[in-house]
Amino acid sequence: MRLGFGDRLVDPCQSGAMSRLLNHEEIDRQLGDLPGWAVDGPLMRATFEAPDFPAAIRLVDEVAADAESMNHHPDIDIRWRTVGFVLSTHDQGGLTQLDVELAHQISQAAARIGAQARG
Ligand SMILES: C[C@H](O)[C@H](O)[C@H]1CNC2=NC(N)=NC(=O)C2=N1
Repeated sequence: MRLGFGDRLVDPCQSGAMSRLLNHEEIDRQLGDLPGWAVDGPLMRATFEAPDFPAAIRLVDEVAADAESMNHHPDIDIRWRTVGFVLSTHDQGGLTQLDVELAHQISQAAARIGAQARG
């Protein structure tokens, strides 16, 4: 599995590029492309409102597939049609490019399902 990373394709299994800690400037710069996401210390958080509960579960199911293919997994909180995601690279104790890429995957899945980012 290969991930686009700028103009290079890297395989996170072979390159440490995706799993090194990002500095504040790198995070802030990329957050501009991720409306609804916020940094909270070593975490990135976003909450989405789905049209209904089945759509919320579809969102979780799509994210689960993306997370499994990346081998990078979010913390997920489901309350009726509100789904909260918290991202961090546990192995590094902070934010890496894997968290940024997963955030993009989550936001794209939410858009497909009609779930709006809150806040
Ligand atoms: C052994 C396995 O590859 C690791 O535990 C993976 C699994 N999923 C993960 N998910 C997240 N969010 N952080 C990790 O460090 C991580 N590590």
